[in-house]
Amino acid sequence: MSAPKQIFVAVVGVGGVGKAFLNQLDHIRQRLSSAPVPVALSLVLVRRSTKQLFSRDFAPLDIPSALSKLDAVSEPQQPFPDTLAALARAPGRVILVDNTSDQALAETYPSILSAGLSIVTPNKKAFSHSHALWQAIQQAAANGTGPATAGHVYHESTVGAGLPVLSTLKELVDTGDRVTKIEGVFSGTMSFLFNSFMPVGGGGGSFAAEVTKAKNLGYTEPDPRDDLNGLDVARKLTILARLAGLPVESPTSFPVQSLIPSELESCSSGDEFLTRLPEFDSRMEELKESAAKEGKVVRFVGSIDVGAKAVKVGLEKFDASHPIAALKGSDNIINFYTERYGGNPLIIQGAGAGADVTAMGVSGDLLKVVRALQ
Ligand SMILES: NC(=O)C1=CN([C@@H]2O[C@H](COP(=O)(O)OP(=O)(O)OC[C@H]3O[C@@H](n4cnc5c(N)ncnc54)[C@H](OP(=O)(O)O)[C@@H]3O)[C@@H](O)[C@H]2O)C=CC1
Ligand SMILES: N[C@@H](CC=O)C(=O)O
Ligand code: NA
Repeated sequence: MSAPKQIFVAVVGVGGVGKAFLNQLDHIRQRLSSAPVPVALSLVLVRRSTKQLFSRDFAPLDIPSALSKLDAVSEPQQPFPDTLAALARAPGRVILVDNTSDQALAETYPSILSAGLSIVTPNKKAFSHSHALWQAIQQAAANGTGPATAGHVYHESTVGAGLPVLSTLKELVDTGDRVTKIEGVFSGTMSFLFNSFMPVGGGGGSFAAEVTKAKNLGYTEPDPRDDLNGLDVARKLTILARLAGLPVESPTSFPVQSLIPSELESCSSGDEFLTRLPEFDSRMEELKESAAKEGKVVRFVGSIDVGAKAVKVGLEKFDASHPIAALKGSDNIINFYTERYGGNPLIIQGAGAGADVTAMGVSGDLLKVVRALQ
């Protein structure tokens, strides 16, 4: 019997999603080691913003104890390009798992893929940046139009966390369906905020308190202003629009409604913003009361009209009986209108944020790359 194929895993970002991913990786590693065609999956890097634990000889790191060993690292942070260069010399294929929201790292994806490393990530920054970067990633990746020696790239959790949103859209398009419209609730944070601040039937907590709760539940972006300014949803719609065939230039090239009070736009940190947000609760209460007078609730939604080439993000009012008004917790709902599905959209609904469900999308992508490399 030949030795199992060696695949090395390098994890950057060990916050909420990164930690949950490491737990799932341990499970995947065990299953793959005893699969009919076994694969030896070895964790060789865990890296956070200030330090890294790197197995330079590519001996596998013990996954359950990797984070405590990372905590104990005392040597100064290594520049990431040096670590990447060492990873490119691994004695087997490498999968880089980017669990950060780092823009600079995202912009290096084309060169990482060209060096033969695969990427799986919930980080939206690369795929929603300029259309030129989007094209460069597609051109570099082996599962785009790049050479077979290049890395593969998957990013399911960039939209709807672990919900199978991107894989569904890709299958619709790849099988010849024509997507005409995509609409729904695309933010776990915004869903949670409005479902709990403005529930159907009245009541609800203060808006600012719900924002802090969403952060503590791990739903928000590392800086919650990225959710409240609408840009997180705009990034997701940019990714979906591009996959549906619209060459959207950037998340700021269409109308996006921000919920950041203008007085707080100059806050120097997310913490300062959260401390001052309660000063503006009365404005959100006014919004709630005016919708209630019409028997409606307000929700934060987005839509892509492919034919009209129109993308928009913002608040809309809904009747209590509307499926969007009835969402619970951090649920997303994504409606795909296509020629094949006619007037009744294909609907995907479920938790759209949270560490475990997001990590599941990343882990599923890792398995796709493993299959491609086998
Ligand atoms: N949370 C969710 O529900 C969802 C999250 N996502 C995406 O997942 C990603 C991670 O989110 P989440 O885990 O919640 O965020 P966290 O803030 O909890 O974790 C981010 C991690 O990235 C690390 N990091 C940041 N910059 C760098 C860098 N330059 N080099 C190395 N490490 C870095 C941080 O390091 P340190 O520990 O030192 O601070 C931290 O470990 C984001 O892109 C987010 O948009 C997508 C879908 C849902
Ligand atoms: N902050 C995002 C996390 C997932 O992308 C959200 O709330 O949806
Ligand atoms: Na998804």
